[in-house]
Amino acid sequence: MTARTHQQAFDKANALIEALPWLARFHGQTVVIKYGGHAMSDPGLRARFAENIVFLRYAGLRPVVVHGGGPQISAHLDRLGVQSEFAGGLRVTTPETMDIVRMVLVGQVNREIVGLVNDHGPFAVGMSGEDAHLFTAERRPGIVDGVPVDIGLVGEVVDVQPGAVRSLLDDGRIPVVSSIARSDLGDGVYNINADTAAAALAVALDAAKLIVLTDVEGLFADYPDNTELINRLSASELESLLPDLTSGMVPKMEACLRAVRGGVPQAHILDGRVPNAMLLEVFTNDGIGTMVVAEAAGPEDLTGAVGLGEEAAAE
Ligand SMILES: Nc1ncnc2c1ncn2[C@@H]1O[C@H](COP(=O)(O)OP(=O)(O)O)[C@@H](O)[C@H]1O
Ligand SMILES: CC(=O)N[C@@H](CCC(=O)OP(=O)(O)O)C(=O)O
Repeated sequence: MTARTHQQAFDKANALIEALPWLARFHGQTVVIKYGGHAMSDPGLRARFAENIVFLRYAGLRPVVVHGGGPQISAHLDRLGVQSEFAGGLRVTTPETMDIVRMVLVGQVNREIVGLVNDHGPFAVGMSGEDAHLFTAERRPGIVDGVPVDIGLVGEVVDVQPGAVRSLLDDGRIPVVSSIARSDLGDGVYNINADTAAAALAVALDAAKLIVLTDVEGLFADYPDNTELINRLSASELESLLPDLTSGMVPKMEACLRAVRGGVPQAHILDGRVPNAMLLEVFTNDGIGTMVVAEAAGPEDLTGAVGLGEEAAAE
């Protein structure tokens, strides 16, 4: 072995040891991962995403994927000559648009993610949020300049029945969920923003983490003038920032707030363009991206916690 390869092997062993307390902490815990359409753009990164998910499963976590596909829906509408329109980060959804949303999310994006994960074994099972009454939603307006406007068949999740997802997890599977809900009136389906759907599911499953993968490093302060990353903020700090946020960050940060206020200990915004972003977040001491926690506290460090037992390490 040359001195260089010896050093590389040493670094790899150290990286594995650094993961040990985090493996102990998250073993058996459910983690909900929101996979955004913008994070799916590159085929190599999509394959890496699937590897990361399967790694989490082999490491003893219970990963659940909730996926978006906004750019993929817009591209399809574009090909049909339909212009996409958004209000406060939410797609204005006519009945015709709803058919396309459902077709692209359930029939195309979901299938592709399931296929990529299943290249590694019989793990992923795809489902739409309308299946087994997983998500029920009521119509919600869009907010433009503080004023509510009608945006069509867009829903807010009002009920989650996570039994089917739990059964899949108990069976060692990886559920992959599209953000569609049945209507509370029982007369059709609604388009749910995937960040919103992921947060609702994370709360219902008592998840240990919500991870939102997107195409920026995390939440920037004073975007777009300033792109300084906010590493960590409390739910109350986030609440006061929310009125100043714009476009896609609005549903994303609302989702983090909803998850943390609903009892999920940590919600993260990560850059899905970074290879192995999820592994870096879950298994390293420094983590990456923006983390939202219930209330501000010192940085979490479990170094030396192994040997105290899982409960003590999780304190
Ligand atoms: N404060 C902010 N910090 C970071 N990104 C922001 C901020 N405000 C708006 N954005 C925009 O939000 C985008 C992410 O939202 P979105 O396009 O809906 O992603 P996704 O498809 O992953 O859900 C970023 O690419 C960025 O352009
Ligand atoms: C109501 C609403 O806006 N629904 C989204 C659903 C997909 C989604 O959220 O995709 P991303 O996560 O890739 O943005 C839409 O129609 O685009």
